[in-house]
Amino acid sequence: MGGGNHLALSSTGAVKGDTLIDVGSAPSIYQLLSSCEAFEKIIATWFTQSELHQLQKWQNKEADAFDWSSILKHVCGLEGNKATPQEKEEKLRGKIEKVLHCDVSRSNPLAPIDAPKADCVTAVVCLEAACRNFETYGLALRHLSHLLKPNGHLLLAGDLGANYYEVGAEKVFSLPVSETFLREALPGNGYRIVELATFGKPDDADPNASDYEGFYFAHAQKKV
Ligand SMILES: C[S@@+](CC[C@H](N)C(=O)[O-])C[C@H]1O[C@@H](n2cnc3c(N)ncnc32)[C@H](O)[C@@H]1O
Repeated sequence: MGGGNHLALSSTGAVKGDTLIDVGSAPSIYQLLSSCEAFEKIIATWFTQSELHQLQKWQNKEADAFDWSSILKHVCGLEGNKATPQEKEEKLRGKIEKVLHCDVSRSNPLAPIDAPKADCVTAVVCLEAACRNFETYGLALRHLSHLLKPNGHLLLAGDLGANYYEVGAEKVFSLPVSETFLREALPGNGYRIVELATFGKPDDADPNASDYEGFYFAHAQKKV
């Protein structure tokens, strides 16, 4: 997906603080590469054991861990090559304080852990995969606000209009959210929208990988 735009949200310096919780992280780390410049501590999360296992392989530098080097190089370039890809990767490893189980369908998604309230919660292509209908997407937004301080930042990124995406030979469910839905769901579930940007599908997108229509990037703040 259009990670560069999401990265721009957290690399402008407008969103920063002590703790960031990334919901639905595993097995990926790309969505944390710019966040690790703006936050002291990151709590990454997992939903399935197999995704956790992949993330742990990367944390432990195992020989068969996924190789993120091309993404690291790309993000370092977007950030003006202030760090080498190797330095960036080590910095992120050092900033991940904990990796916790997270289920957005629970009122406290990190239960039984009651984590200190975070300055920022990110969820990248997560809520569309986790929520089977628009009502549960709204509820998940409410549940995420449990993790945030008042005025805390919520950064969301995901696909617009996608009913599925392909993982290997499998078609995986996606909730087809629209900009109109997001403009109602965020204020309706405890947030003030700071910015909501949408982008159309690139001309060179693989037509078989998903029926998505574009991307969205949302920055909202928890209402006091
Ligand atoms: C498309 S993947 C995105 C993973 C990662 N954020 C990324 O951008 O590569 C969707 C993620 O949502 C997680 N997920 C599914 N149901 C969930 C739930 N109820 N609560 C939290 N995460 C869930 C999946 O396990 C998976 O990690």
